[in-house]
Amino acid sequence: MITNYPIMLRLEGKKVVVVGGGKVAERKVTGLLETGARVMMISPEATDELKRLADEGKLDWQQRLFSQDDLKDAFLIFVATNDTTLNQQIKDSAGCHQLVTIADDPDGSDFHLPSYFQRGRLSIAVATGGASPMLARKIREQLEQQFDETYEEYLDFLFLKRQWILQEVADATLKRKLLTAIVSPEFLNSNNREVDFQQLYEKMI
Ligand SMILES: C[C@@]1(CC(=O)O)c2cc3[nH]c(cc4nc(cc5[nH]c(cc(n2)[C@H]1CCC(=O)O)[C@@](C)(CC(=O)O)[C@@H]5CCC(=O)O)C(CC(=O)O)=C4CCC(=O)O)c(CCC(=O)O)c3CC(=O)O
Ligand SMILES: NC(=O)C1=CN([C@@H]2O[C@H](COP(=O)(O)OP(=O)(O)OC[C@H]3O[C@@H](n4cnc5c(N)ncnc54)[C@H](O)[C@@H]3O)[C@@H](O)[C@H]2O)C=CC1
Repeated sequence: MITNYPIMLRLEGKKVVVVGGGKVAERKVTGLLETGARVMMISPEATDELKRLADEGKLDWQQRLFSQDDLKDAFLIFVATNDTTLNQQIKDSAGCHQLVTIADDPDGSDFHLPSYFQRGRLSIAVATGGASPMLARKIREQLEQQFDETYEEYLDFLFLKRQWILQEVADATLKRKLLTAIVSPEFLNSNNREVDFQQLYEKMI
C-alpha cells in the first residue's frame, strides 16, 4: 500500500484559497487563520461565522462565483463547494505545483486534513485516510484528555532545557542521560521543574 506523507506546514504570509462558504469551508478557514496564512474565500454565500470573520477583516471574502484567476499565486487550495462537477473542474484548472484538496473527493486530492489539536509546542494529529473522519475526531478527543493543558508548560520547559543542555553539556553520555531524564512523569507532574532539574544535574555531574 502506498502511504501518505505527514508534514507540518508553515503558512504565515502565504496565500491560501478556499472555494465555498459552507460548514466545511468554515472548519478549514477557522484552522487556517491560526496559521497566519492570507486566506481568500470565494463564495456567493457564507455561514454567519465566516461573515463575522470577514467583517473583522481576518478573512478576504470575495462574494461571488469562483473564477479561474482566483487560483493565481495560491500555495494551497481548498475546494469545498456543494457542486461535485465544479469541484473537479477547479482541481483540473490548478497548476501542477499547487496543492489542492477537494472536500468530496479524498482520492482525487493532493492532501487531506487530519483531526488536530495543539498544546503549545506539542501538536497531535490523527488521520484515517478518509476511512472515518468521525473516528479521527473520536481518537483526537481521547488524546485531548490524555495530553491535557499540563503539556503546554511542560513542552516549554523541555524546549528551554534541551537548548541549555545542548549548549552547556559537552559530555555525550551525560547529555543523553539528562535529555532522557526530563522526559518522565516526575518532570511532567513536578511543581517546580527548575529546582528538580538543578538537583538532578548536580547529582549527575
Ligand atoms: C478526506 C477528508 C478530506 C478533508 O476534508 O481534508 C474528509 C472527507 C469527508 N468528511 C466527511 C464527513 C465528515 N467529516 C467530519 C469531520 C472532519 N473531517 C475531517 C477530515 C476529512 N474529511 C479528511 C479525511 C480525514 C481522515 O480520514 O483522517 C477532519 C478530521 C478535519 C477537518 O476537516 O478539519 C474533521 C474532524 C475535526 C475534528 O473534530 O477533530 C465529520 C464529523 C464531524 O463533523 O463531527 C463528518 C460527518 C461524519 C462522517 O461522515 O464520518 C465526508 C462525507 C460528506 C458527505 O456526507 O457527503 C467527506 C467526503 C468523503 O469522504 O468523500
Ligand atoms: N471534507 C469534509 O470534512 C466534509 C465534506 N463534505 C462535502 O463538502 C462539500 C461542502 O459541504 P458543505 O460545506 O456542508 O456545503 P454547503 O452547501 O453548506 O456549502 C457549499 C458552499 O459552496 C458555495 N458555492 C456553490 N457554488 C459555488 C461557486 N460556483 N463558486 C463559489 N462557491 C460556490 C455555496 O455558496 C456554499 O457556501 C460537499 O460536497 C460535501 O459533500 C461534507 C461534510 C464534511
